[in-house]
Amino acid sequence: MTDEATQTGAPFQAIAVVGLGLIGASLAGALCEKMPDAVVFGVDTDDAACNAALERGWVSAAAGPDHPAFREFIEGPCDLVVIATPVAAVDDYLARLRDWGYTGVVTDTISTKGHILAAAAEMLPAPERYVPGHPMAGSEQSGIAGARSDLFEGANWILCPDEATVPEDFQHLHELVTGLEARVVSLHREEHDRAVAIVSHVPHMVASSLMQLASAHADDSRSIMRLAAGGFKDTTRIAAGSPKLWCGIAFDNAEALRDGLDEMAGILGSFSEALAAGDRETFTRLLAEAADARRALPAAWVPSTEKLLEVRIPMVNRTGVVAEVCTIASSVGCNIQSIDIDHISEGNAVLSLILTDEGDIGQLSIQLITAGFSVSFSPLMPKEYAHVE
Ligand SMILES: NC(=O)C1=CN([C@@H]2O[C@H](COP(=O)(O)OP(=O)(O)OC[C@H]3O[C@@H](n4cnc5c(N)ncnc54)[C@H](O)[C@@H]3O)[C@@H](O)[C@H]2O)C=CC1
Ligand SMILES: O=C(O)C(=O)Cc1ccc(O)cc1
Repeated sequence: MTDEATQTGAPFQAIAVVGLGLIGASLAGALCEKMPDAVVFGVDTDDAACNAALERGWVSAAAGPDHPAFREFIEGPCDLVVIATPVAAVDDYLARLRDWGYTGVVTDTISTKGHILAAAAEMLPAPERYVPGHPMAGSEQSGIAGARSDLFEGANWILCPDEATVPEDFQHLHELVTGLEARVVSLHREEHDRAVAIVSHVPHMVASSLMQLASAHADDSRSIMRLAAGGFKDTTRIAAGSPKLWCGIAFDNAEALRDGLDEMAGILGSFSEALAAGDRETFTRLLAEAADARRALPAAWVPSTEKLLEVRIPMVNRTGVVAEVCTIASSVGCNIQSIDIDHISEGNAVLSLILTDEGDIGQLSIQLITAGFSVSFSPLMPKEYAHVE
């Protein structure tokens, strides 16, 4: 971040959003609404997407990747690049950033990290400034036509810092995401693809399978589809997503997806076997376990402003502190509302986190202490927090 950025309070001043589809255009729209000081340059191979983003006023400029203005922006003011294209387009942009000597912060919105992690490490001139990202929000729609500036409000947004991540880069990305009214979930980058295979990629294939099943039983008049009640619609909405995009996601996460699908087939088989064996007890248990788990899904996130907790952690000569602490906090369900780094002297700083009242603070404390941190917690009144901000 530049000094100028600090002065205006915006975490980044000049942001290139590459890919102006559902996610990239929604991001541009959200930035335009919530961080109007930031200059956003949109890039898309589709002129219509560029024009639509310009017409909506969501970008200051938009162009194809070969337009000289894109290179000028990257070589000039750009301090953040967000890659929001399908995974197949990533290498081209990493190569451009390499060739143009870009050393600013890079993140992405791509659903899988299989390919981009290795490619970014190999190609980016400042690979430690790449922090993988993934908003867990979207829809079955594609392209800028489905984009909404409020898409990320209340959504979880995964960030995957590691021990090389520059603490201030993570802090600024955290500010960016929370500024869009999303919440940051920090995850080890190596765990990302397995985790999202279970909660996103397998469910997509299951929804598609349900539509395959119903379609196989539909006659020419498709009368069976008219019988579909809310449950069928609830469980199949995502099957309407772009086949091309989802094929790219599936093949970039093939191993975890195959494991998940095999496990899923086993679970379906358990229902079938219990039926064949007349085993109502097992059948009911399977249903009951699923019902309990479904009812325990967290409701929509409502930010807490009443019970805030400040955690202060000295960062003496330790790199990767921010990544480690934030990943531990997310793993025990804690929500970090904001991050501050107080520089005390050369190589000596204190990390200050403001937590909402979610998650297991006891576990957080135990895990941080076990990891060798010296931690102090203090409750913060909303008024104090307003002052801190
Ligand atoms: N659809 C969803 O709900 C979510 C998608 N994602 C991920 O975000 C990324 C974008 O997804 P969507 O916006 O849904 O896709 P989309 O299909 O709506 O948009 C992709 C955009 O990228 C553009 N594009 C394609 N190749 C390009 C290239 N070489 N250079 C520049 N632009 C190019 C297309 O013209 C289009 O405007 C994907 O990697 C996807 O996995 C992440 C979270 C949710
Ligand atoms: O539409 C929905 O409900 C989604 O779950 C969207 C989605 C699609 C792909 C992702 O990588 C993350 C989220």
